[in-house]
Amino acid sequence: MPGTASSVFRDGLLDGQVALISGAGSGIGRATAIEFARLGATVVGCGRSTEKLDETAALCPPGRFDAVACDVREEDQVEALVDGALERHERIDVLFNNAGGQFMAPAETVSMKGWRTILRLNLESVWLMTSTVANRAMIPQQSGKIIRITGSPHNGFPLMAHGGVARAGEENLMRGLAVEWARYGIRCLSVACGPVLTETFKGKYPIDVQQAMHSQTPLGRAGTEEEVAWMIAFLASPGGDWHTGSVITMDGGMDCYRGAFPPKEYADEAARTEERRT
Ligand SMILES: CCC/C=C/C(=O)SCCNC(=O)CCNC(=O)[C@H](O)C(C)(C)COP(=O)([O-])OP(=O)([O-])OC[C@H]1O[C@@H](n2cnc3c(N)ncnc32)[C@H](O)[C@@H]1OP(=O)([O-])[O-]
Ligand SMILES: NC(=O)C1=CN([C@@H]2O[C@H](COP(=O)(O)OP(=O)(O)OC[C@H]3O[C@@H](n4cnc5c(N)ncnc54)[C@H](OP(=O)(O)O)[C@@H]3O)[C@@H](O)[C@H]2O)C=CC1
Repeated sequence: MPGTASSVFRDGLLDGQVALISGAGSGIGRATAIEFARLGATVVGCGRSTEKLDETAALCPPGRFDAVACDVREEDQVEALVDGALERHERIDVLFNNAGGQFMAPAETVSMKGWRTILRLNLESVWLMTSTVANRAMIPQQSGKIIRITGSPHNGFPLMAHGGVARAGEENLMRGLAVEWARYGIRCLSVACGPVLTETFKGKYPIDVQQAMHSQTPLGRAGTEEEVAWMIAFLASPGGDWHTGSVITMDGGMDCYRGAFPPKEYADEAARTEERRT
């Protein structure tokens, strides 16, 4: 992400906004923090490692990134994070629940501990962050946007069943809260991503699994961190004001694809049609 200005949006688009971004020390969270800071927002970025957060701060315009070490699974740490953000910045306009993840393993080998680890890191932490920010900041100020990153495709997550269950629950949570909290002016939605080429993604999954994912994507490639960051920035801007309850899927078309039909050679330049019978 070279340069100091957004390559998509106008300067000052998010002037005056305060955004809380979890997992801001790497990957999608870091790219989003940088984009928000460039657009004029003040970003409170959390994660467990202060070193990673400090690196993000160094990539943002000076004074725009407030790094706070916080484990999003721990109630006391999340409460301190939100209270501290309010003390220093007075409001929270956007919560981007980005922290999360899962491990890849055959379902029959996943223990109860492994299952609970993923549900806690994703679904439970999202509820903890969301309810704390809503009760302490967004409901009192009668406005706010809460965005959760989830996953695509939506037709089951083989080898990551626990992750798929968590993401389905998170999308449903955002839908329900979108209805309940509309009366407070709070928007809630999910951005469901297909493979995004972050360092973790590239290091975590075997190369043949990555290649299979890319080849099952109609656009033929994974997404980039910047593409996700632009979507989150758009949703935070006035352009996103009528979005609530939705699941915005960004995955190069993967969610629509059910395998090799028609066979590739039928869909290339020499496309064939059915012979007319009359
Ligand atoms: C298309 C979409 C694709 C999505 C891509 C992305 O999301 S990319 C971005 C992804 N980004 C990320 O994922 C970033 C965040 N990810 C993480 O922090 C870790 O990867 C985490 C999700 C495992 C949680 O870590 P943690 O420190 O909280 O947990 P821990 O290590 O202490 O394990 C606890 C228990 O879980 C179990 N268990 C764990 N691993 C395996 C396994 N391989 N096999 C089997 N089981 C496993 C095991 O029971 C273990 O207990 P044990 O047996 O040790 O007593
Ligand atoms: N890359 C991809 O293909 C896709 C990613 N996603 C989701 O997007 C999000 C970001 O992924 P990506 O950027 O690739 O991965 P990263 O591993 O780079 O990002 C995860 C971030 O979350 C932080 N984190 C993890 N656990 C905790 C915790 N308990 N408390 C606070 N922070 C935590 C990590 O920092 P630290 O370790 O310092 O705490 C890290 O910065 C994840 O939720 C992921 O599942 C969804 C679809 C596709």
